[in-house]
Amino acid sequence: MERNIWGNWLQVHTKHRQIDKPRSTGLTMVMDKGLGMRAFDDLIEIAHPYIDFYKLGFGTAALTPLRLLREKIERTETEHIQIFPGGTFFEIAHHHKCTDQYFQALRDQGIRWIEISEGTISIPPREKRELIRKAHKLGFSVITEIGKKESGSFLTMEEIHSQATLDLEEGVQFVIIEGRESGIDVGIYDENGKFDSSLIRDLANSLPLNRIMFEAPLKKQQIQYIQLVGNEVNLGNIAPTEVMALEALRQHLRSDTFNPNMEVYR
Ligand SMILES: O=C(O)[C@H](CS(=O)(=O)O)OP(=O)(O)O
Repeated sequence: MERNIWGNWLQVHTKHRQIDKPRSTGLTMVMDKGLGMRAFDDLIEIAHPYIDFYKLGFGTAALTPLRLLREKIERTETEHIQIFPGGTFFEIAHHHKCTDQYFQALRDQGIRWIEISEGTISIPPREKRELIRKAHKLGFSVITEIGKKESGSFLTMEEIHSQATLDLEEGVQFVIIEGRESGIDVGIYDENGKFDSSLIRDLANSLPLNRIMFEAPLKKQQIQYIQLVGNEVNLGNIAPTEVMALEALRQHLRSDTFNPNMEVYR
């Protein structure tokens, strides 16, 4: 990509952002709720350098015409974007006692990442551990999620810390903190979509934040995370239309994160 047409000052300005993929930090996960091929192509054309994970929201993979699904899988692979279905789809398969078929279907389609969540159902800890192990054995990279989907179900620091520690010890690649599509009244967010900065500071002291991904669909949340953690924070459930805007925040190319007094700009 021709990034320096604007001059060296811009490279200095954005030098702390790792652009080349695969990235190990500053990951962006998009949630696709059923984009058609043209919208998907548009998104990939302009934003592929800034997308690391591509979630096919909830069970929409089952509703997508196979030809289109395959094109999304192929194209994301070409662009070094990891595609996976939303955790709800896994939970539905689990509810029907069909996780083996679910694993197999993902493998058949060439999907290599899987989300194991308990947003709507509960899975006994031992069984969850076995599912993670089975998924790893089948060659999947595993993302787990912490948090319930029900409104008003808040996560405490202790819950996040103990669950994330267990999952990471089990070898999962990433742990997602629930935020849903709304970012409101769920996970660590209150009814206004706000969260307590001290919780993130505490987490940063006790967990490897490069293995944690915060679902943060709202702009104000994305800004707060970037200000607290830096542009290397991993953020998920980003709407396709917001990927470029989030990247502008990460690269301090938007007023909200452009602070002329910060060291990074001198
Ligand atoms: O895609 C899913 O299954 C859900 C989407 S939402 O939380 O219902 O908005 O997210 P996930 O984090 O994968 O459970």
